[in-house]
Amino acid sequence: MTTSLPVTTALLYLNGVSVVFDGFRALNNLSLAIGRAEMRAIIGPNGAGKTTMMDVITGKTRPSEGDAIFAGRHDLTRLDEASIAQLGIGRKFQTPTVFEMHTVEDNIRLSLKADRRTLPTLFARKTAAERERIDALLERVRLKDQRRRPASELSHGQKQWLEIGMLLAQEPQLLLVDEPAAGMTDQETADTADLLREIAETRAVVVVEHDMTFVRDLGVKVTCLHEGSVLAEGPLDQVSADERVVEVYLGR
Ligand SMILES: Nc1ncnc2c1ncn2[C@@H]1O[C@H](COP(=O)(O)OP(=O)(O)OP(=O)(O)O)[C@@H](O)[C@H]1O
Repeated sequence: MTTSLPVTTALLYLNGVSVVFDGFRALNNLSLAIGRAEMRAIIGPNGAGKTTMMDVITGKTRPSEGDAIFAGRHDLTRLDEASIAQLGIGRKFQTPTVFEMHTVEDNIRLSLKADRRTLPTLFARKTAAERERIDALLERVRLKDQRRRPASELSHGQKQWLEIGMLLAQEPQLLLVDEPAAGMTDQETADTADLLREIAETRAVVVVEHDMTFVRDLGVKVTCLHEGSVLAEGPLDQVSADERVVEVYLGR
């Protein structure tokens, strides 16, 4: 935390962020603001800087210039990955990473944020509360009927939802999701859009996605990146009608 951070009411504010790899600008003066219960879809051609942007937000990559301000007071560019996760930023990579040999329910249980305020003497009550939270999370990610199955038996789409449930168990304020619809059936894709919309009622979600049908299902503001900067931003219809977006991305 410094005294010189720009003032912002956004949950996440990237301000003039640049990332340079061997002289190549993967991000070039990128600025972007995400609200507290906003879902944003990030689109753009290969190499536009989408992954690098996520890497900056999660502390995996340090920008050479710019600020990444979380909740108005934390400069993410000064924190390591563990501290950023602790602040409440969760990231879901494209490939699901669940504990295959454990049951669905145990995967969620293992991910629950420990409530340090609970005294050990309240153990029984804590267990009941824990059970309720697991039930709610399983319900949310549409896996209640699968709870006793080993995760290895789930479909690809169900594994993605399980991992989303595991991230939600950590109660993130901001969830970053990388191409969740890749490899999903049409039904799973539509269900995933519903799921993310529900999640974004209470927290911010940033989704990187190439599948335009899925982006349309999300029905949220879209940011198109190109050469490390924002090329266009707004409703999908407006962004997809933008000649520059058609030229570099949609028309290909
Ligand atoms: N560690 C690195 N070293 C050098 N160049 C890198 C590194 N990471 C990314 N780049 C380059 O930075 C640019 C942006 O890459 P990035 O992965 O952020 O794009 P992207 O929009 O996520 O693309 P895709 O849609 O293909 O995932 C690319 O040209 C990439 O080759």
